[in-house]
Amino acid sequence: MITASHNKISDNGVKIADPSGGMLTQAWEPFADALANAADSDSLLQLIIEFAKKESIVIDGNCRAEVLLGRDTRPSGESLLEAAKQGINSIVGSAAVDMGILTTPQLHWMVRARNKGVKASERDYFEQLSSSFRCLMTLVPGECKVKGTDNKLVVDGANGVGGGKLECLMNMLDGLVIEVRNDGKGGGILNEGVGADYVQKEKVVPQEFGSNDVGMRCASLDGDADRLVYFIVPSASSDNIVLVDGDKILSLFALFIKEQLGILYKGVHENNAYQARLGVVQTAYANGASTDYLKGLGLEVVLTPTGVKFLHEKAAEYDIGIYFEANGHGTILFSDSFLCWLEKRHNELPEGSEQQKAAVRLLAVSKLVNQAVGDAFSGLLLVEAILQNLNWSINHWSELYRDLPSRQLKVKVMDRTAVVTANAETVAVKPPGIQEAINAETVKYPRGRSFIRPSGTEDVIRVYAEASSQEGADTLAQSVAKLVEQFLG
Ligand SMILES: CC(=O)N[C@H]1[C@@H](OP(=O)(O)O)O[C@H](CO)[C@@H](O)[C@@H]1O
Ligand SMILES: [Mg+2]
Repeated sequence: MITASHNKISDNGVKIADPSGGMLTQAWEPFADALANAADSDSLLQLIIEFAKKESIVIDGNCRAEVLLGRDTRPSGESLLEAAKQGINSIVGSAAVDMGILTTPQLHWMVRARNKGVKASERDYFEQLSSSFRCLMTLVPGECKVKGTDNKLVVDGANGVGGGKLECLMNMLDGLVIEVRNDGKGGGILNEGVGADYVQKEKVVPQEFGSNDVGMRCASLDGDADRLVYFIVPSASSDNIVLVDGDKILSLFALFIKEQLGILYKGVHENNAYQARLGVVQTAYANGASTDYLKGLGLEVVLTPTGVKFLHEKAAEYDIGIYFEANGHGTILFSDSFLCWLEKRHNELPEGSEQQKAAVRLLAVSKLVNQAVGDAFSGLLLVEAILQNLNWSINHWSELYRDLPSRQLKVKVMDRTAVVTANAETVAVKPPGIQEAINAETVKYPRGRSFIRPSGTEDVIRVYAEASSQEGADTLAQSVAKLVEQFLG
């Protein structure tokens, strides 16, 4: 997948899907790094030969391989796609298949579907999403069917691939009206003053949104449509938004799934039921209030280091694993054994019973959410279906818990690898003494929490702080940033 996601339009990059449709296995990352940094074509060839040998990959033309290619709307994507085609086709037995302009999750979905031997076109992707959405909507309790503007959603497409694709999908949906802005056709620039990353980090109204949208349900996609956040424009006079981030999306999903499981298991003796393990996965960036809320629901919450590959891997350990980064990237994973049991249970339950409806809803969720990677479209449709099922407004959802004020800063240092973390990045074990110094600052603030970690994508140390007041979070973040400078400057 040729994309640089939420980064500026002049950037570009690649995301690689495994044959399962999931992210590239972590063991292959050093190879990908080495390829990207090869000095010339001879060393590139050498790297490939050595790697194929090490991994016992036979390149003799007998073993056929297809590599699906997609790209986002970046102008540089076109020539990079050509280069990728030439590279792939130069290997005996392998063939590049150009799938066209796609969102990242669409390409992952296609790889997964193709290798499962099921229909894998873009039409099939839209068909699966819209039919499972329809299924969830037909089960909206009668008293919850809403009218008027409540079924309208305004989406910021980040001026990227997601806007146009959502316009195709929305024509296949009933019971939901979507208005797409920043679809990239109106002259706006990709990710500039728009998109999920901007909205989540800056917490201000994106371009093309304003006083006419006060109180509306709004959402933002990122540049390759694998991230999703919601927001509300609270007043006509201010640029600030009320952010409904990945943590709140996760909380909504967890609440709904727990509720459906509760209905499904009602009256069933524990010994007769498949004990589905439900797990919630977050990172240290998850707002402390969200973690408290989820634990308060009685859910098992685990933290992993930053980066969706870690969250995905952890979530896959559960029968139902829900993971989200605060920035809006996440999904729900279902185990095959649970789905198998659920199908069977669904067939046994009395037609039209509440329990059977819960089974149908859970099965529909498993088809709606992208099992390969986080997908803004399936996330968006699931949020919409749940809000309608619960008869909730975005305000009600947003008030599920109150976010603790937080602040993120970044500090440029000589060598970011000097910071080594443990316990899902919540503790800095190196340089020696820095964690004690951070702790001494943090205890000064009610509900204070702070951590530092080296960024995996930028040459900086990131600082996160939260506290009971915004002023507290700001000063705590600044003091910790100073400590970073002192210890590493
Ligand atoms: C604090 C933050 O937002 N970190 C982002 C950012 O990683 P860093 O390692 O923090 O640079 O980019 C990652 C890839 O998009 C994303 O998964 C992650 O959540
Ligand atoms: Mg992205």
